[in-house]
Amino acid sequence: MTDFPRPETFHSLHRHGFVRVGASTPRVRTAAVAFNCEGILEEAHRADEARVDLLVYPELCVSSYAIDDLHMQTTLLDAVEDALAYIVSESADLAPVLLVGAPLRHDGQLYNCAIVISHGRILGVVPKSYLPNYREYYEKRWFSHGRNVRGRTMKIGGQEVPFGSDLIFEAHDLPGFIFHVEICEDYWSAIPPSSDAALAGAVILTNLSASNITIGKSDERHMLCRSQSSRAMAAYAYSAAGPGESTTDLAWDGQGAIYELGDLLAESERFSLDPQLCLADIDTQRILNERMRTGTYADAAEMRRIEFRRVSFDHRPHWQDAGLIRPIRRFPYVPNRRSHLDQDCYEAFNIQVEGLRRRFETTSGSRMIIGVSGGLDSTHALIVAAKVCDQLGLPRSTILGYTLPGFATGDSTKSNAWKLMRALGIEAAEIDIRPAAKQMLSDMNHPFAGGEPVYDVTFENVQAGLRTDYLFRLANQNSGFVIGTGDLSEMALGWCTYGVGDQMSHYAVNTGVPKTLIQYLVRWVIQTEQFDAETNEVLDAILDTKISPELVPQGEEEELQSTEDRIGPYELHDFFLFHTMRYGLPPSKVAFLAWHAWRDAEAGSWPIDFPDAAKREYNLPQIAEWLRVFVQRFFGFSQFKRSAMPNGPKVSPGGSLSPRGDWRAPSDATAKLWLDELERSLPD
Ligand SMILES: Nc1ncnc2c1ncn2[C@@H]1O[C@H](COP(=O)(O)OP(=O)(O)OC[C@H]2O[C@@H]([n+]3cccc(C(=O)O)c3)[C@H](O)[C@@H]2O)[C@@H](O)[C@H]1O
Ligand SMILES: Nc1ncnc2c1ncn2[C@@H]1O[C@H](COP(=O)(O)OP(=O)(O)OP(=O)(O)O)[C@@H](O)[C@H]1O
Ligand SMILES: NC(=O)CC[C@H](N)C(=O)O
Repeated sequence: MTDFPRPETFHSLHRHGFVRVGASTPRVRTAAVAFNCEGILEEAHRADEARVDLLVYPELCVSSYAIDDLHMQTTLLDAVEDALAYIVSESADLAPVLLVGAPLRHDGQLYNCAIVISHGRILGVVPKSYLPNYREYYEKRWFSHGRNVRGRTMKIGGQEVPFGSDLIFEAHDLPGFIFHVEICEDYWSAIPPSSDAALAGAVILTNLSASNITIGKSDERHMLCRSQSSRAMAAYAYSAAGPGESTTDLAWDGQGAIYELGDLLAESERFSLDPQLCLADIDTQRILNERMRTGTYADAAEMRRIEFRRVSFDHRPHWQDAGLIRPIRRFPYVPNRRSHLDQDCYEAFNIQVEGLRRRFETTSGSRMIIGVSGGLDSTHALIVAAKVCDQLGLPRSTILGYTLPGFATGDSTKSNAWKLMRALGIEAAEIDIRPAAKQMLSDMNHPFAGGEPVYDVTFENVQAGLRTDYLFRLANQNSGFVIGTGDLSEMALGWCTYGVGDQMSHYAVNTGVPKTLIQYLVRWVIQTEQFDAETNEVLDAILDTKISPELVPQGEEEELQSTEDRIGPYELHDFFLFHTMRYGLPPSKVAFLAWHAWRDAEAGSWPIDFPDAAKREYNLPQIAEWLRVFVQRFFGFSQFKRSAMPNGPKVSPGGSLSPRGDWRAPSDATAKLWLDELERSLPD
C-alpha cells in the first residue's frame, strides 16, 4: 500500500508506477579510458535531463570491450579504477542510477563487471556469470566467472560494496523500482541469471552487452529480449557496444532495446556515429499485477528458491509531469500490426465462425434465428452466421432473419436490414412488434398507452423484451436457435435488457468482441471482399449509421437517440475496459493512460486505415466524465447481467467477461472504492 495520493502528482509517471529506463550507447574508443569516461558522463547528463531513473550502458564501456590481452595490463586496470571514481564523483548530482561496465580486479582475479552507481555512491558490483569462450570469443583467457560469487563484498574507491551475482537493487522510495543486472552472454545461457532474479522479485532486468554484429544478430537479440521479458514476466533493457569499438576482426552496431512483458517499447538507431539514448517508461505495476494473476510465476519461484541479497537505496524520485514515453494504443483491442493485419482479423472472425459452427452442429437444429436491426452488432453476427453456412455447405436460407420494427425503428436502419438480408440470400421476414408492445403497455397501465410521451426504461425494455420473446418462440417453431448479438462492450457496461431481453440468447456469438473491434472487423470484411459487392455496399452504409438502440422515438426536432450520447464513446469505454479487466489497473491510472493516448489526435498512431474523419480526441475532464460512468456501470450494477450470460467464444487476448472465464465477480458489489480512488487522484 502506498500513500501516493495527492492530486497534484496526478501527471507524474512515478505516481502511476512507471520507471523511466534508458539504454545508452556512448561514444567509445579502443582502450581510451579518459575519452570513454567523458562519453559516459555526457550521456549521464543527457539522461538526467530526460528524467531517466535507470541508465544501462554497454559491457566494459569504460575500457571498451574488444581490447584482448590489454585487459591484463596494470596501467589499463588502474586507469579504469580511477575513471570509475571520477564517474562516481561527477555524477553525484544526477538522478539516474548508472549501470557502467568495467574490468575489475579482486583477490588476484579479474572480473567482467557491472558497477551500479547512484547519487555519488557505488551500490554494488555484479560480475558476469557466463563467459563466452567459443568461436570469436576468448573471455576465459582474461576473466573469472561470477556464477559462484555470492554474499561477498569488494573494496572499490575506498568503499566496501556488495559484490556478487546474487544482487537485486531496490529503491525504497519508488515502489516497483527493483532491478537486476546481467552481462551479455548471461542471457544466451539456457537459464539466464535474470530468470532467477525475476523469480526473486526483480521487475526490471538489465543487460550490459558488447555483442559484435553479424548478419541476423539484431533479430536474435530482439528475440532473446522479447522472450526473456515475456517468460520472466518483467521488463528487459539491453544495450550493446557501438561504433568506436575495435574493428580488428569484428564490427559493432550499438543496439539498444527495451521490452516489457514481450512488448517492444523502444529501440535505438543502430550503426549511428552519434551516441544513442533510447528511452521507455516501464509499467512496474502492470508487471507485478501480471505476476500476481499468473500463478505459474509463484510456482516457478517456489521451485527455484535462489537466494538474492537486496540492496536498498534512496532514489529520491521527482513527482513532476515528465510526460510518458511508451507506445499506448488508442484501440487496445484492434489489430495494429500491418504485417499481421490479415492474420489478426482472420483469426478474430474465424474464432466466432468456429464457435457458432460447433454449437450449431451440436444442437442438431435446422435453423439459425437472428433479429436483424440494421445496426452494427446484428450485422456482424449475421455475416458470421452466413460464413458458418458457407463452411458447412448449407444454403444461406438456413438463417432466418427477422426485422422487428418498434416505435423508434428508423427507415434507413430497417431498409439496411432488408438490403443486407437480401444480399446475403437468407430467409427474411418482418414482424411489427408495436401492436404487441401497445397491448403490453396498456395491460400495465403505462402512460404511453394513454397517449403520453413517456419513454422510460419500461417503455424501452418492453420492446427489447418482446423482440427476444418473438425470437425464442420462432426458434421453437422452426427448430432453430437464437443467435445473440450483444458485444463485449455492452456486457461491460450492462447496456442490454436483462433476461427477457437482448441479454439472453442460445449462443452469444459477439460476446467476446468489443464494439471497436466489430467496427474494424466489418471494415476488414469489406476490404478483403469476404462477401459480394452488393453485401459490401450495405455493410458500408451500416458502418456510417449512428449507434443507437432505437428504443425511444425521435421528436420532430430531435436527433436520433444516440447510445454514445447517453453512455459515452465506445472508443473510451473499450480503452477503460481493457486496462481495468486485463491488468487490474486503478481508475486514476486508467485516466492517466487514456489522457496520454487520446488528448491529441495528431500524436501517436491510429489503427491501420482508420478513417481520418473518425479520429477524435478527449481532454482530461471528458475522460474523467466517461470513466466515472464506466466505473459505476462496470463495478456497480452490471455484473448480475454477466453472471447469467449465455455461452460465447473468447476472442481477444484482452479477455472475456464470461463468469465461467476471465471475469468472475460478485453480482452485488458496489463501485464506491473505485469511484473514490478516481476522485481522490484527479487534479482540480
Ligand atoms: N445486482 C442485481 N441483481 C439482480 N437484479 C438486479 C440487480 N441490479 C439491478 N437488478 C434489476 O434489474 C433490472 C434492471 O435491468 P434491466 O431490466 O436489464 O434494465 P436496465 O439495465 O435498467 O435498462 C436496460 C438499458 O439498456 C439499454 N439497452 C437495452 C437493449 C439494447 C441496448 C443496445 O443498445 O444494445 C440497450 C436500454 O436503453 C436501457 O437503458 C431492475 O429490475 C433491477 O431491479
Ligand atoms: N428493429 C429490429 N429488428 C430486428 N431486431 C432488432 C431490432 N432492434 C433490435 N433488434 C435486436 O436486438 C439486438 C439489440 O438491439 P439494439 O439495436 O438495441 O442494440 P445494438 O447492440 O445496437 O445492436 P445492433 O447494432 O444490431 O442494432 C439487435 O442486435 C437485434 O438482434
Ligand atoms: N560479450 C558477449 O558476451 C558476447 C557473446 C554473445 N553470445 C554474442 O553473440 O554477442
